Amino acid sequence: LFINRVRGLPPGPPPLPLLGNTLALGDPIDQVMLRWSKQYGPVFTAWLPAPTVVIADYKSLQESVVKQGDLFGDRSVPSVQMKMLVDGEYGLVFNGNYMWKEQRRFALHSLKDVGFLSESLQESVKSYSQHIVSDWKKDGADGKEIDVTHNIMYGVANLIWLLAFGRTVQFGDPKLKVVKDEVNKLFVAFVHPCVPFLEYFPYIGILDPLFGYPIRNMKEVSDSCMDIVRKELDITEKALNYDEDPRCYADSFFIEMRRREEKGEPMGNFTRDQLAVAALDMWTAGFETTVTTLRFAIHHLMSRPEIQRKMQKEIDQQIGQRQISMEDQKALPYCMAAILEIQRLANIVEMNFYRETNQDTVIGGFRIPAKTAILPQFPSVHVDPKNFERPDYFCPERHINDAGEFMKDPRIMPFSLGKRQCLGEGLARMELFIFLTTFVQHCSFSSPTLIPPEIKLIRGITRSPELYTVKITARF
Ligand code: HEM
Repeated sequence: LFINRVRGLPPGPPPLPLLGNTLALGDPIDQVMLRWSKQYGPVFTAWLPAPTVVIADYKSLQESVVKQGDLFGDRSVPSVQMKMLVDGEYGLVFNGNYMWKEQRRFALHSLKDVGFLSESLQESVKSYSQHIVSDWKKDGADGKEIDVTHNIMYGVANLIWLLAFGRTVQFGDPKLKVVKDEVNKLFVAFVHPCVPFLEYFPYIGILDPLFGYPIRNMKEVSDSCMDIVRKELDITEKALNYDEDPRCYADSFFIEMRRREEKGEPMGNFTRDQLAVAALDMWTAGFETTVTTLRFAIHHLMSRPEIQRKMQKEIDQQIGQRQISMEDQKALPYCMAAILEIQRLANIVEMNFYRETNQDTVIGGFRIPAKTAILPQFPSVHVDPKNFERPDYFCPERHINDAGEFMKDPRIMPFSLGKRQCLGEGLARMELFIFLTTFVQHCSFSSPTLIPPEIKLIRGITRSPELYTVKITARF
């Protein structure tokens, strides 16, 4: 039956018994997948360890995941892991498919109701950007080398905290540092080589001690993150006035729970467990990704001062010293190009999340049955020399046309594509633009050593730069 199921799937690298191709998934995964796509075609089968159809070029991604969006909108949910970690398929990322639609719609609506992408959210982003640069001007005075992570972290964290829990946390509050460390550990724990096997061979748990307890570690870190989130939700609930407008996503969720209870409607997925995992998803998906992209950005700018100077020149000419806002995007084509290029180069999600077909279909001429795991591997498109000449070269100019205008490139899709495209894309774009332009408007970043240090990467669900320091010079 198994052989019948995989017969007809596209060809791919030969798998080892049980291990499939997982041993070949060394780093960087975006490059490994690109190599396979050159060898076996843009749509190929990789065993990770179960057979997964990988789509690794722009045209095939458009034809499948975008044009047949509904068919590719389901998530291949790691049910065993979800049961073990959070007692079921809850949340926004690994939510089972029927519930996901309702939950995603609810999340988008309720976030909009509480000001997602509104003028007031933009004001908060601006105010955190100012807070960060003024701290840096103090911390980095007298040429002191500093680690930029902490201040960026407080700014980004507060924006999500505000949307999810309806309040902010003081810059420097140790609680956020604890949360960040736990989320980092969770991201790294998830990509331990043993973890994918748990889904197909749940008894691998017995061998946990042999591998240094990766599964126990993952459970402990997940429990600790869930504890933090549940405590925050308790605080939000205590302060909630059901007669007033919701202040945040959690408020909207509690109000909807009460409404259903009072009307005697089925609660469906409107439970505390769902709320806790959804808040954790929002937190993990929205925090680590944005902080990591900004940290990559500063490293790239420190390594290429001429690009930084061009951004500064453009800002000086078009904006001066006033606060930058989203409306300034058109006036800053070079900055827009630099940000797009940073996202392409950073490629922080080097292996995308799995989807699953919900009907039989055809991709790239291959018949793909319903319930096949699909990997829309957009990160490999970003590093393909067929799309970008010298793909590892940081070159904002490739996104500027002869008239000096910024050109969007649809092949750069750091927020993924199709129905499962990132839910927080609007906020992330706002943060990246306002934070980064404000950073270079106020500060110059330079390397503490003559030759800027190479980026060393920590690999997890996202890849992030190891700790590095930078010298900051205030521009005014
Ligand atoms: C630079 C920042 C960010 C990047 C690069 C990023 C990237 C991604 C990617 C690649 C996915 C997977 C899509 C797929 O399955 O194909 C995703 C999903 C998601 N992201 Fe983001 N993201 C960022 C920021 C955010 C923010 C700020 C939030 C929340 C406020 C957020 C919330 C989510 C959620 C909830 C999902 C799951 C969507 C679903 O399955 O329906 N992300 N993101």
